[in-house]
Amino acid sequence: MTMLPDLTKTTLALLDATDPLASKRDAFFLPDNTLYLDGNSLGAMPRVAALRAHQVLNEQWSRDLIKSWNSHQWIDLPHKVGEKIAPLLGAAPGQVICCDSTSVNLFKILSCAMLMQPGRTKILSQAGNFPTDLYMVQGLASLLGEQYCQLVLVDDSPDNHALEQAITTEIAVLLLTQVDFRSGRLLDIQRLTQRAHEQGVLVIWDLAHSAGALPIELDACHVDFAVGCGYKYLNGGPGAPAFLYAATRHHDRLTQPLTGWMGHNAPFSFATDYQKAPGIAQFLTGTPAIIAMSVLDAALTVFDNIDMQQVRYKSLALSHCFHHLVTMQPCLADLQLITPLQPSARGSQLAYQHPHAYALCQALIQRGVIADFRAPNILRLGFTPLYLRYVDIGTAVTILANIVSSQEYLKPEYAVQQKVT
Ligand SMILES: Cc1ncc(COP(=O)(O)O)c(C=O)c1O
Ligand SMILES: Nc1c(O)cccc1C(=O)C[C@H](N)C(=O)O
Repeated sequence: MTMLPDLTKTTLALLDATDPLASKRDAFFLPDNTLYLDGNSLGAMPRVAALRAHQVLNEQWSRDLIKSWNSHQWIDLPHKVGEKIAPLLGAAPGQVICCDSTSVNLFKILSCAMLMQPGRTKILSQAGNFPTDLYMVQGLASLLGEQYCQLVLVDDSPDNHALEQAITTEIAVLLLTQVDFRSGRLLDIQRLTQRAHEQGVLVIWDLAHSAGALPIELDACHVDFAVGCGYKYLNGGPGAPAFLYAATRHHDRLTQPLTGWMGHNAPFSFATDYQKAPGIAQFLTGTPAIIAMSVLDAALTVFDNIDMQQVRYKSLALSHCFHHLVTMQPCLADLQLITPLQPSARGSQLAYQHPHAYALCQALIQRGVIADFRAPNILRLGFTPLYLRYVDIGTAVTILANIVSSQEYLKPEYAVQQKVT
């Protein structure tokens, strides 16, 4: 990407005027006087989500009660939503299902993958991976016993190639998050999956910070399994159900551990013995959360006719503009970027280290710029191309510069720790 020489307000407004995604912003409810740079944690609310919630409550559940499972096809929703997510993941039909949380889906997949690798006991992951991924492995290890399952962690700094070197025939499963939740570093799915397969290792990708943010090609990269969140770039709302991808070639061999009735071959036969459903349905466990899943279903319509290459282009351009403007402000020199700048190595966020990152974040929020903080010292900013404008980037950096140059962030109230950061 070429460096824009002069990012004046006029230039940014011009970028908005020629932005092919600009009209998508109207699809979202965005509060006044708020610049939302936290869609990587919780996506903004698509207007259609509110309409669907109203419809499910007031036209379906209230009026049609239990008949709705058939008349409003509630029973098919996990498949329907899975198929809506599939194109965003580069997945052919029949391989993605919407259910449970990312953590729970990880447990199911980790367990399946370990059972497919008799004689191998190690699950390899990044030392800095999102904790729930590591905790789920630790939970599985305590269930199976250390002799059957161990978590191996590597520090995967960009230049040390430790991750690639650690993928050997000793490893059963490689569990990686495509975009690091702290640094925003992007891993190469194609290269790492290929390396893993050469060593007989199965691969699970956590797409929490990439699904809906950048083009993904799970089938083309021969990925085995993947999971991800419905509430970040897919805008499904707080605690939205997650998704799970399992490549068709594995379906017949899988034995998932949470054998609930919804994953049974014939749930309404109420048989005593479990018999898994064929295909991706085997990953269902209990009754789907219909209200939340309906909201996610509606939210996904925002992606209708969207070109993910355009989303990626704008995401990189927004973050590029942000960082460029930061570097133009001498007062922001203490912000140290920890996100790799090359487009091929970053996702849709920027992360800066600063000794007062927490207070800076609180001061930004107070001024209507919603960012977040990740301990111990990271200010994290997410760039969501469907509802952010280029002019917003200029405004956000100006506000940040004001907060720093005036030392406003040193006010005692900004040091008060919130429960959720
Ligand atoms: C990489 C990653 N995986 C998983 C999760 C969350 O999983 P869950 O939806 O189960 O809380 C997050 C964020 O919360 C995440 O950043
Ligand atoms: N899932 C979250 C929640 O329930 C509350 C607050 C934040 C979150 C997050 O998604 C955290 C997120 N995965 C992260 O990247 O830090």
